[in-house]
Amino acid sequence: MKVGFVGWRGMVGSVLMERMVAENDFEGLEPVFFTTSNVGGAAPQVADDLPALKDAYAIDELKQMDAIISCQGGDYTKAVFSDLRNGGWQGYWIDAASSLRMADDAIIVLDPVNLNVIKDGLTRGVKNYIGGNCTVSLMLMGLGGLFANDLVEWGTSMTYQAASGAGARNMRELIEQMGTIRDAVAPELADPASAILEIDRKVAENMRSGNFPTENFGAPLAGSVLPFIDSQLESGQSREEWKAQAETNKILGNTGNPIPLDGTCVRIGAMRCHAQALTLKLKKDVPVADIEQMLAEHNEWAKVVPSDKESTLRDLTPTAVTGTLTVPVGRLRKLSMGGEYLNAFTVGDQLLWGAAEPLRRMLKVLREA
Ligand SMILES: NC(=O)C1=CN([C@@H]2O[C@H](COP(=O)(O)OP(=O)(O)OC[C@H]3O[C@@H](n4cnc5c(N)ncnc54)[C@H](OP(=O)(O)O)[C@@H]3O)[C@@H](O)[C@H]2O)C=CC1
Ligand SMILES: N[C@@H](CC(=O)OP(=O)(O)O)C(=O)O
Repeated sequence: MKVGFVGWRGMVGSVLMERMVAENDFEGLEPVFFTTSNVGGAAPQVADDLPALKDAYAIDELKQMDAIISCQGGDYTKAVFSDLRNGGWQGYWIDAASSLRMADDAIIVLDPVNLNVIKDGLTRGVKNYIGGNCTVSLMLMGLGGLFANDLVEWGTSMTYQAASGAGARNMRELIEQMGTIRDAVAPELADPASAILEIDRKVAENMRSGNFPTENFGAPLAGSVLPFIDSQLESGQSREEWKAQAETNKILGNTGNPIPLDGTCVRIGAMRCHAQALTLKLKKDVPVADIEQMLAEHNEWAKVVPSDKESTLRDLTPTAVTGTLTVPVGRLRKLSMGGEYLNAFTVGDQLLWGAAEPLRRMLKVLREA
């Protein structure tokens, strides 16, 4: 299978490369690497005798591929996809960008959750397989067992989304902001006798000052939170909040009878792990022990964390999860509203299951089909 890779150098693309090498996915593959900035340059050393980088905008070159995986971004997808299809290309398009997600002839891929939907698509001749929004994918990886058992009547989430979701430059800016805060009160911190309210005042003054680094986020994130992610919609939701119901139900094949899902998406000062607190209204009062079993059995990456403080602070945090495929779920308890109201908290690596891993696995599903 001749597979074209575009966007392999970016943050999501780099994670995809790491994972494909780790899983030996390049064996038996004929990879061709494309670039938007370095035509003729050297391809990444993931296999032997690779051709030089090809022009990512050369439709005739792209048309030679049996499949193309793009982590280049929505602007690139919009620039080449239509020309590629209109030029008669019948290959498989696998994409991290949101551009094609809700298209009728596209399937959002998360195979541990919707392999049935994916295989049905392959049978029907669907050629477009798109990675989902990271927060949606991570929620379904953690809580998929409840949806698989048709237990969710509706749900609301409060998300705690890492800087990586906004891109590499934003991750750098977060660290810059942290450093700027620290530097602004270094003398006071060095003096144990200094007044904490003076430190607090200076920190706030620094964060509000015109020279605090906010070029990418547009506002201070370190020491704060940003309760708005992506664009504003007529409904009053952010686009990120709209994705929860739209994409979850498309992934599950529920678009005809959607499960209501809504909430508030918040950017926080974590690097690359998204967390989210959920309130789920269940269709019946299921014992927590049974819920824990359903979640643990649904997929090998969901890990139930006991609800005690020690386990939670050790295993249910971005620091514990970052760089791993584990999707812990914890704080599982019934709320005071009643036995059908479930509290849950889950964390996942936004660049792995939130972006690159579903794409990598979709290529594997394709090769095995
Ligand atoms: N960020 C995230 O967590 C998630 C992102 N996505 C989607 O995935 C797509 C890619 O996102 P992301 O990986 O963040 O994009 P990046 O900006 O990290 O990379 C995209 C492209 O930018 C070019 N580029 C320019 N300068 C650099 C540089 N210094 N280092 C690396 N690449 C550079 C590269 O193209 P070239 O090699 O051709 O020059 C690269 O492929 C987007 O559509 C995004 O919406 C989806 C889910 C999560
Ligand atoms: N929007 C997510 C990242 C992501 O998944 O983006 P998209 O849905 O456009 O692929 C964030 O900012 O954390």
